[in-house]
Amino acid sequence: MIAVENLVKEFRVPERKEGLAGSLRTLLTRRYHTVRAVDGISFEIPAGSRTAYLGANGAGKSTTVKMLTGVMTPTSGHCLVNGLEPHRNRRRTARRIGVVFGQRSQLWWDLSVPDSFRILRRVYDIPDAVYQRNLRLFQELLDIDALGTTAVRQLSLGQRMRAEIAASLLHDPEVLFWDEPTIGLDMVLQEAVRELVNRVNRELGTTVLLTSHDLADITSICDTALVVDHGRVVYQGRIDQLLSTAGQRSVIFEYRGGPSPEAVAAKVEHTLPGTRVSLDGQRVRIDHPVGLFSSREVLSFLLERVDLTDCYVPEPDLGTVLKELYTRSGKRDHVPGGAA
Ligand SMILES: Nc1ncnc2c1ncn2[C@@H]1O[C@H](COP(=O)(O)OP(=O)(O)OP(=O)(O)O)[C@@H](O)[C@H]1O
Repeated sequence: MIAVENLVKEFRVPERKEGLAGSLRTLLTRRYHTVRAVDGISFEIPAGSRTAYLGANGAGKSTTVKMLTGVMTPTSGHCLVNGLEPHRNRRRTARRIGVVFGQRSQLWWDLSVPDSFRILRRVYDIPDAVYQRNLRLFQELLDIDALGTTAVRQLSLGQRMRAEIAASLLHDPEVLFWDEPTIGLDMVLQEAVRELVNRVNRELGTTVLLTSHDLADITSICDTALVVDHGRVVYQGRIDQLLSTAGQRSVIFEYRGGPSPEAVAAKVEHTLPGTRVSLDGQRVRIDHPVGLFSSREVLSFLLERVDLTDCYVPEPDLGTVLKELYTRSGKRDHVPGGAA
């Protein structure tokens, strides 16, 4: 389990002035201001769960993960990962977590992947049965043997990511912290990585905290979301509940005979003010704010006026809902179901 209470991280950043003279003045005066990257967040993540840690650029995700993995010391507050305070127990924490994190590598750049794995096996004291079982799994899903004996520094981004992902799982960690794990991977490997993490979660009960901007990663790996904005938690809960907070829904339909699509569009926008209609040949899409009209109202309006041949109401998409959430939290509004 991961437990975070009132966690704060501040950075002291030198104030910079523009231009050459400004740069000189920056060096001479050395004035600082404080950036509060993580602003008193609290949350709990149960063991064995799959949580997406989401937020716009600069929201404070990486800083939180750095504290949770022991790389960074909090300014104040507490975090516990399976009962350990990571920055005070870096070695013990490292044995129990698996990390894939941006530019940081857990591999030895001058060695091949198999040699790096052999060292990690010793570092983590991995039993032979576990090591062999995991190598078989990595071969099955990541085709890890194909990386051969090439030095890590000579691998492509996608090849290195395959090795990083495997390395993070080699010692059967209890908690996985993965930051953008499918970056640089082709579609087949992206799918394989998603299957891998889901299998490990199901079979070993591994807790997953995924930081990603990739909506397909998020929805195929995680069922829970923790959303931060300006260093504060603005939503924690199930992803399907988050989707149900969508402020905008759509109805897409086709029809036969009757008025032209342009005439239908004009009629809809006139009679249901606040809706937006877009046309794609004979296919018409109505976007409507849920606060004004329900999908049912839009549908009954259509049934009375056109001869529908096809019609569906798509699921709200996570990208749009997150955008709405960031906008709302920027205005410090209440988020339904949110923890703010
Ligand atoms: N070492 C540092 N020194 C000063 N400011 C920092 C440092 N690290 C992060 N910040 C600032 O803290 C804030 C949060 O950064 P963080 O990297 O945690 O965001 P993020 O949510 O991971 O963003 P992204 O999605 O772009 O990776 C940003 O304003 C960033 O500029």
